[in-house]
Amino acid sequence: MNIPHPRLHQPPALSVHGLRAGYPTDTGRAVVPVLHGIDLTVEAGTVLAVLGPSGCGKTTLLRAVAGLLPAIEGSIEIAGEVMTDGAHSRPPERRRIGLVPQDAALFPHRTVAQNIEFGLRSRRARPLSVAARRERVDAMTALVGLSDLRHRRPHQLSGGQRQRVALARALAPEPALVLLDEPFAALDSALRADLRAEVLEILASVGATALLVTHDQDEALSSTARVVVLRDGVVAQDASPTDLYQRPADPWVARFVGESVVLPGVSNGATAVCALGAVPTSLPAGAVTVVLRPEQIGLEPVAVRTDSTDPIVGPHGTVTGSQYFGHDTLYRVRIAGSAVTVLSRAPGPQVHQVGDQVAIRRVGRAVTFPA
Ligand SMILES: Nc1ncnc2c1ncn2[C@@H]1O[C@H](COP(=O)(O)OP(=O)(O)OP(=O)(O)O)[C@@H](O)[C@H]1O
Repeated sequence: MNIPHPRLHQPPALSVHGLRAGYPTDTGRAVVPVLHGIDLTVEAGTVLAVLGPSGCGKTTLLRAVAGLLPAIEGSIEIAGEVMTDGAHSRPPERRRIGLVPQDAALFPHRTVAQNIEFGLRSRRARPLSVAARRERVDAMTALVGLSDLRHRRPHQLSGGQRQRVALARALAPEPALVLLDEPFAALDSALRADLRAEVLEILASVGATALLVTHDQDEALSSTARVVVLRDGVVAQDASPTDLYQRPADPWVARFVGESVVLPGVSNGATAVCALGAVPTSLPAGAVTVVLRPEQIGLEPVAVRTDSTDPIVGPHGTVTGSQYFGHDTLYRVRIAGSAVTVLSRAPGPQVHQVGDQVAIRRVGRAVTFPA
């Protein structure tokens, strides 16, 4: 007998369809759309990253989901209940949403415990007794590892600790959805990576559902099982981190998500010829764009013999720059006989010097797009 998994019968924690939203003009007579028909879903108990460059509409999306900005068109459902459907809009306090903003936004005159408790006071559905509230605050301070600091005020905390209080405050009323708006952006990079891992573990440990907004590609790729890439208020791609990186929807996504080598090419219907030679393609004959990742470009030293006039066989070039990152080295190589420069990433320390002649070896499949 098949026993159905309970999650299979659960509606998505968030489902957004055809969402258009924007801001009034200065005269207030019209609304300038920023989101142009967004579709996305977040399954219960998962975290979805929304990744996009500055100004693409990430915060606008969060504000619309939270009910802080009216929709021009489209629908928003949270846990199967309609929040916005064009005709109606449920107010923010009745959406069961927890918000973790970039700057924590804690009350400066309240302690850690009082800040967390504040989230519980505003809950409408099931008012809690004083004892139950205290118990919940204790559980939340323990969850984020701040039990010892519960009597401190925000100015007595580090940036990372303040963000953990904000997370505890958001989780305290058991929201249907947590919205994280660039929650690690103000922290330095080492702390950011640690806190990110910790926050994701906390969210998973309580089975929370979350939308994580970020403009940081590494953060999006490393944090969640699914990423929605926004570009100019439109979903450019909705995919797993692996698909996003290995099978970007278009050259723009390829350039935006990780470093890329983007070359013009010409397809004959089976192979596309570019500055790095011929790559397989299924695109019809004509102009194409060939995309590779720097780690797909291998370099080998070429011994240049001054007494030889034999041409070097295969793609080759000259190293024009290198950056050492500890775990790997990124080279810039100008391809011989062209003005094209490609990036090559190799593990370990620098082995090629600026000015070296190198043979270029392609590893793995290139992705091709119509030009
Ligand atoms: N209150 C506002 N009134 C008018 N336009 C606004 C308002 N807030 C944002 N915008 C505009 O909406 C667009 C999207 O802004 P939004 O803040 O959603 O982008 P974002 O992707 O979150 O950017 P960032 O990563 O820089 O925070 C931008 O062009 C911005 O100028």
